Amino acid sequence: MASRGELLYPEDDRVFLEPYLPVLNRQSTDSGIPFVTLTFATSLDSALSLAPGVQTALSGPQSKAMTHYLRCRHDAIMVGVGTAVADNPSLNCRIQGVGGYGGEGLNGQPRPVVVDPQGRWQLTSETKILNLARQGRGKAPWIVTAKTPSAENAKLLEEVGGCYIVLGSQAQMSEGKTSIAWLDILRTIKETGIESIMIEGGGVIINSLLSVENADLINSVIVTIAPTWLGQGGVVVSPPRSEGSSLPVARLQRTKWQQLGDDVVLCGTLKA
Ligand SMILES: NC(=O)C1=CN([C@@H]2O[C@H](COP(=O)(O)OP(=O)(O)OC[C@H]3O[C@@H](n4cnc5c(N)ncnc54)[C@H](OP(=O)(O)O)[C@@H]3O)[C@@H](O)[C@H]2O)C=CC1
Ligand SMILES: Nc1nc(O)c(N)c(N[C@@H]2O[C@H](COP(=O)(O)O)[C@@H](O)[C@H]2O)n1
Repeated sequence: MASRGELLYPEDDRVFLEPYLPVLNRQSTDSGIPFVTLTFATSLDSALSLAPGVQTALSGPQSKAMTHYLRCRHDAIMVGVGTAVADNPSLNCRIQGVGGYGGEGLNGQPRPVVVDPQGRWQLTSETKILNLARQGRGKAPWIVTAKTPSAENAKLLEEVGGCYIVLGSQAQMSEGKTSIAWLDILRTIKETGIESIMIEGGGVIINSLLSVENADLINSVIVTIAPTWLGQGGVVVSPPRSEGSSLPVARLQRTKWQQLGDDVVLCGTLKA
């Protein structure tokens, strides 16, 4: 029986996911980037949330536990700054037995990584990730940016053992905005010793990663589909098509579907 705040994920359901997960205890690979799992929850109209900046609960209890199990099977968990600002997320793992939830130290906790090219995320004493790190219930976050961080943010982050990863020289300017190529982000993450990463969102990040230019970087996709329509105006998963192309952008291979409560979980692979 799990105590308050701890989640359980049954052994049989873990077996179902195994072919789509990074190999347990594998030695470092020389692929240059970590194993990448793209995972998120959508409505039947492919929406992640009701509107930009609005956190929307889509996963039921079983699929939420599945997401938390995925978190303990990856070295790191990543979101874009839009999600960090909108959701003030925890980005830790609350499966019974991991560090902070009945387990030793921070065993099984993923490293939270937020990609914030322009340095938009203002950290405060209310920032959940920082508080969880202070309480020993999650690892301290890393923030990937192209800008010099404010002294205030840097102090708050360093106090809990987190850090900024500044990729200034790899940043590009386009349409007045600074962006960082995914390959550079993932290579840098791998150099820190991270062998696997799950990327949760939000919309801008997922659509960018599923585009023709970047889809090769993704190993597995695990999508929770909730039986609801959020309606127009939501943050939608719909990657851009290459100009002039009438071909689908991407298609999953080796697909498997599983019902979890009222939701369905779709697993597939993208890399050959
Ligand atoms: N249902 C689910 O599973 C999930 C739902 N969500 C929901 O999604 C919504 C947030 O999504 P969204 O607003 O799209 O924000 P995102 O979380 O996708 O963040 C987008 C921002 O990240 C920055 N960014 C970082 N790296 C890159 C890159 N390589 N290329 C482009 N941009 C990059 C940009 O910031 P800048 O503009 O400053 O350059 C961009 O605007 C929220 O409502 C949240 O609740 C989020 C995760 C999962
Ligand atoms: N799997 C899943 N289902 C939903 O319904 C969601 N809204 C999300 N959102 C993602 O989870 C983060 C919030 O969870 P924690 O506070 O970290 O436990 C949120 O930021 C999204 O990344 N995911």
